[in-house]
This record gives sequence, C-alpha cells and structure tokens, in this order.
Amino acid sequence: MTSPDLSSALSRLRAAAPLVHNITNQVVANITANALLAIGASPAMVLAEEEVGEFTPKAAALVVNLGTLTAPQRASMHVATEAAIEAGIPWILDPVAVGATAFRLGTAHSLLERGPSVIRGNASEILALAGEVAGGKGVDSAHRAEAAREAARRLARRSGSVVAVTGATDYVTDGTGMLAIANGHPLLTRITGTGCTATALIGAFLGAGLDGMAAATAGLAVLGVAAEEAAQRATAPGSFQVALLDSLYTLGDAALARQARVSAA
Ligand SMILES: Nc1ncnc2c1ncn2[C@@H]1O[C@H](COP(=O)(O)OP(=O)(O)O)[C@@H](O)[C@H]1O
Ligand SMILES: Cc1ncsc1CCOP(=O)(O)O
Ligand SMILES: [Mg+2]
Repeated sequence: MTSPDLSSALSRLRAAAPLVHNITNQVVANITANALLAIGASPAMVLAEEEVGEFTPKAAALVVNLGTLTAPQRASMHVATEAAIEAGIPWILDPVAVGATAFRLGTAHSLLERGPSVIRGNASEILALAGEVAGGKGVDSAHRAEAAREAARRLARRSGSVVAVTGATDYVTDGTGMLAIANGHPLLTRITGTGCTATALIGAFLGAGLDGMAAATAGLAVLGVAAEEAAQRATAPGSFQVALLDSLYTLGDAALARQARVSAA
C-alpha cells in the first residue's frame, strides 16, 4: 500500500488548530493536554455525562481512552460517541489494558459498535480486543507489535476502523493494506502516557481533516521522530519528557518528511 502524503500534515494541523475533546485517564490528562498544545491543537478534557453530549459537537475530534475507567466515565463515553456519530465528528479509541478485566473488555466492545475512525493500542491490547489473547501486563504490552499485526488486520476488517498497533515498530492497517512506521526511542516506554499521547496526536490529525490511515500514520511518525530528536538532548526519563514536548513544538513538515520511516509492510 502506498504511504499517505504527509508533506503538509503538520502545517495543516497547525492551520486548523483543532479542538480535541478528550475523555481520558487521570494519569495522562496533563501530559496529553501538553502534547496536544505543543503540536498546535487545542485540547479539552470534558468528562461529565451531563455535559459531553453538548460539548462533543463543538470539537473537531473526540478521543476516548479507557485508562482509568469508571462506570460514570463509561456512561459519558457512550453519550459522547453517540454525539460524535450524530455530528459526523471522527473519534478514536484507546483500549488501555483492555485484556485485564471484563469491565474494560465489555466497555471496549460496546464502543466498537459505535465505529471509531481509528483504534490505537499496544500489541497486547490489540490482541485482546481482537479476542486472540487474554491480556498484557496491566497497561503495558507483553507482546511485540509484530505478534499483533495480523490481529490488527482482522480487527480492522471486522470493525471497519483503521487499527494502529504500536511498539518498537508501529503498524497501521485498514484491513487490507498495512504500513510500518519505524521511528521512536526506547525512552518512550520509560515515561507514562506515550501510548495515550500517540492516540491523542492521531485524534488531532483526524480533527485537522486527515483520513484514518493518514492521521494514524502522521500521529505515529510525528511522535516517533520527535522522540528521536528528544533523545539526542535527554538521556533519562525526566528530561526526556520535557524534551519530547519541545520537539513536538519545533518539529516541522520538512524534518518530518526527512526523518519519518514509513513503508509498506
Ligand atoms: N522499544 C521501542 N522503541 C522505540 N519506540 C517505542 C518502543 N516501544 C514503544 N515505542 C513507541 O512508544 C509509543 C507508545 O507505544 P506503546 O508503548 O506501544 O504504547 P502504550 O504506552 O499504550 O503501551 C509509540 O510511539 C511507539 O512507537
Ligand atoms: C499507568 C496507567 N494506569 C492506568 S492508565 C495509565 C497510563 C497508561 O498510559 P500509556 O498507555 O500511554 O502507557
Ligand atoms: Mg496504552
């Protein structure tokens, strides 16, 4: 499959400055909001069932993340995703630790019925969501991305969503074609919330009008290239987290095109 044209993806996102509605977990809310601001989007974390139906239609994209799921949050997710469908707003699902409990798996399956544009998870999460393996190690993956490639393809075919599975190399599929994104740095696994940030960045590109394959590829390439740049200035997690935000802010179209390693897989 041919790679989407990412040559103006970042400038397009920055021109649109999309409002991204996040129903996300309490661990990563801050870093996710900062990453979205750094890249040029406008984040809002709006959670209450009483208001999400009113708020989602104001946004350009919706991010739904199961990280610290509660019953009230699940109700909000159902209202928000219904509102997104009604208003024609793209939305993305991050099935954090979906294999860990029946509550998460049941919630994820009910959300899948509402047709996310993109699903982004680590390898264990994609395997669990596809019904092929029980789970990961809490929120972390117990599998390499390559082990979930075919499960991702089957899940994409079944759900109609683009599926992105992340790891040392990321894979993105629409159920037929498959792209590999070979950017990133191991330090991404030593700070919390980088998977959630990947999901939110894809959400921002959806909000800027990119289709599912292009948004997923752009979001993952941007995070991977930014991480590579950050790792040149910072060699341990604390300073890396700060450097990563700086790199998301300074990265431009030309550097992305030069450094992104996207290929058919
Ligand atoms: N070993 C690795 N080397 C380089 N990049 C990695 C590695 N593992 C994960 N990444 C990157 O870290 C980000 C988060 O992915 P991942 O760890 O799979 O998600 P999660 O945090 O949801 O478990 C992605 O951008 C991915 O490409
Ligand atoms: C540690 C933790 N616990 C519940 S959600 C969460 C953050 C997970 O973030 P990511 O999936 O990006 O690693
Ligand atoms: Mg995750």
